[in-house]
Amino acid sequence: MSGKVAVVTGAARGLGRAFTEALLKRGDKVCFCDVDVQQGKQTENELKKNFGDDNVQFLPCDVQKDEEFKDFFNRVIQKYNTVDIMVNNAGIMNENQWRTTIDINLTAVIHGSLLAMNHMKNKSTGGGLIVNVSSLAGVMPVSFCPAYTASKHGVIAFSRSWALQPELKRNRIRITCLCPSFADTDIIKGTDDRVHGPELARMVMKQYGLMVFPYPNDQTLYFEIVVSTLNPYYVAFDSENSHLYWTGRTLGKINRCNPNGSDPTTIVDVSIPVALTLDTHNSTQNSIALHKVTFDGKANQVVVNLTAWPIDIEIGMSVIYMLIKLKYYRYHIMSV
Ligand SMILES: NC(=O)C1=CN([C@@H]2O[C@H](COP(=O)(O)OP(=O)(O)OC[C@H]3O[C@@H](n4cnc5c(N)ncnc54)[C@H](O)[C@@H]3O)[C@@H](O)[C@H]2O)C=CC1
Ligand SMILES: CCCCC/C=C\C=C\C(=O)C/C=C\C/C=C\CCCC(=O)O
Repeated sequence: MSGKVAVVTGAARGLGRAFTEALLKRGDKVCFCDVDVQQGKQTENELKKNFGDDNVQFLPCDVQKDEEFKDFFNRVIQKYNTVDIMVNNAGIMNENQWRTTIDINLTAVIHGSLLAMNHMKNKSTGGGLIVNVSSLAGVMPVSFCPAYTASKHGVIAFSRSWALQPELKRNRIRITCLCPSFADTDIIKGTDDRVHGPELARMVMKQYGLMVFPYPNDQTLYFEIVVSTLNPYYVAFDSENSHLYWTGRTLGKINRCNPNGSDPTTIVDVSIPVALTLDTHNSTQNSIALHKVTFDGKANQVVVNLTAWPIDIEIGMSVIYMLIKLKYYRYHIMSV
């Protein structure tokens, strides 16, 4: 996938910057935008020094503003002739500004995805990858930030729904959601007045730990890899190579096996949390059904049910605790 042209929104700092660096390291060209012009320019200068003037460019853009976003996207095409990878990353967390939260975290992600799809399906070389940054708050309710959580659920719902369109697959466009756990970036700083119940929020964050960026071996930044985290036993499926992924008892332990359960291998074993990505590429109704896979994780047996019909990946925390007590885990994940 290297040698591609990528767009990353909200990449002046934080995860967006980390994604940009990861793409640059692979040999891609990256054009990134941000509403914070000063920080954007500074980041651009730093990245140009490391990766070369021609390979990275910053353009100011507020993704909330439709025309600005469209112009930004078109300027990338003018400069590089194409866009192969679109990372819709820009996001905020502010429960007091819930409408803005929805506008940036969801509406702009929809807009960015549509801009990318329209371009990718028409370009002569065809195809592309869209990475929509959701959150673990996209797969479970989070009491201290309901609007943020709604926006992130929306990102997954939008991405999965598009992934059901045969048109997308026909045009070789892959759409992926990245669902990180708490990461050590500015979004979580000074959030006391932006969340409901900051004490609870701090407690939860302490309990789950913070991801450190850049991630030591770049595993989480390698978009093709579908992995999972937070609580153990989240399961994901990679449509590209049919691998199944599940976590161990500790955050940061990720295992992989073949679809028939053979060759279980630990691919990541670190003491820090990693991210969950949901791969929506394969969510088509007519794909094959792998009804049941059973394999042994190190700590406990994990039973994975995969069905041919797209069903919800969401599992309530209470269900997880109940299953943990029973030492028996059964998950429905999206269709294969
Ligand atoms: N840090 C965390 O714990 C987690 C973050 N995420 C998501 O990751 C994404 C990136 O967040 P972080 O890097 O953590 O936060 P951050 O606050 O460090 O970076 C967000 C960037 O987006 C930019 N931005 C905000 N509004 C914008 C707009 N209207 N137009 C253009 N750029 C805009 C900001 O200026 C900033 O540079 C967000 O979508 C966030 O919801 C998801 C899960 C966990
Ligand atoms: C003290 C303030 C903390 C505010 C956190 C700010 C930003 C968080 C961004 C995220 O996307 C958070 C990521 C994941 C949250 C998911 C799960 C929390 C678990 C909730 C629970 O167990 O009740």
